[in-house]
Amino acid sequence: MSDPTPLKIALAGASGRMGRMLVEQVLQAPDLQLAGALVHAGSDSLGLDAGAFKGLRTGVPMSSDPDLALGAAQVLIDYSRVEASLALLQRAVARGLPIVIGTTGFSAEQRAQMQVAGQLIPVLWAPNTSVGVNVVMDLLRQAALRLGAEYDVEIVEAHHRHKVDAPSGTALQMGEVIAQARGQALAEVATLSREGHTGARERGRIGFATVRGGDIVGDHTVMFCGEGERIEIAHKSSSRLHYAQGALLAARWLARQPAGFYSMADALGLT
Ligand SMILES: NC(=O)C1=CN([C@@H]2O[C@H](COP(=O)(O)OP(=O)(O)OC[C@H]3O[C@@H](n4cnc5c(N)ncnc54)[C@H](OP(=O)(O)O)[C@@H]3O)[C@@H](O)[C@H]2O)C=CC1
Ligand SMILES: O=C(O)C1=N[C@H](C(=O)O)C[C@H](O)C1
Repeated sequence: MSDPTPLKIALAGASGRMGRMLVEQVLQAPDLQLAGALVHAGSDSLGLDAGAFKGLRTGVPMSSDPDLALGAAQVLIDYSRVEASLALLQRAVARGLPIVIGTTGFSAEQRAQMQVAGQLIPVLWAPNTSVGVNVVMDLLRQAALRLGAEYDVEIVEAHHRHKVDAPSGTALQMGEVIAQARGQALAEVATLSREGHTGARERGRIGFATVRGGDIVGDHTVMFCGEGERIEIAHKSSSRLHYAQGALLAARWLARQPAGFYSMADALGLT
């Protein structure tokens, strides 16, 4: 029998592109309740109702006070900025609050902090919460296993002009999935950008290229380039809805898990 009590969700980065999409989706879900909306101390949205951007009155204010925004929450979902996410992670640990982190741009050391927190609370980090993208990760693993390092891999990603990190978290995760399937460490084989007299392409490298412009939501194309053929596996987003839906799926799942460091693949049963 399903639990009739709604799961109380707090959102960090609630005034952002993802935050707003999540506010809308939480308000529409009968099994979820918006319990808090956290924004930057300097945010233009501070003090507004979390639904104001849609002309809705939720009774939940956009607040920069973590005690107020997280106090009643059972799960925290964060799409903000690296520094804010890491500070929130420590607050989540102090409260024993499960946290879904969708923010991208973390260094390897910062990701290790999430793993450490996962020893104390449930932490799910996903550079892409879309179910479709995570199925694509599985396709990439299979392609890399079958094609091997003889095929040159190039990952091209395109995003809107506001994006602050590059390559995208999704592109880097795609690279990690492919490197792991080929028995490589991405840090040792990644070519993150190219310019000038680069010389010929080295065998076994995984190349990245970044496009930024306009309102592109998020496109990723992975090319496996061989002799006389090229295989392309691509995912293109035309809306942020599927990221938000995946984040809510992850939150519902994470609320039932013990402490651990999890991925979308865990939440989707793809591992
Ligand atoms: N995992 C996934 O599937 C997806 C991940 N992302 C990632 O999520 C993150 C957010 O993306 P998006 O919503 O487009 O970004 P936005 O810039 O639209 O939103 C960022 C939010 O974070 C807040 N913020 C900014 N700086 C700080 C800070 N220093 N401290 C606290 N809060 C801060 C902003 O508040 P304000 O501006 O009001 O001050 C805003 O609410 C990015 O890392 C992006 O790559 C995005 C889409 C999907
Ligand atoms: O900033 C974005 O917009 C997105 N960021 C994520 C990433 O860096 O991979 C996910 C998605 O591509 C949208």
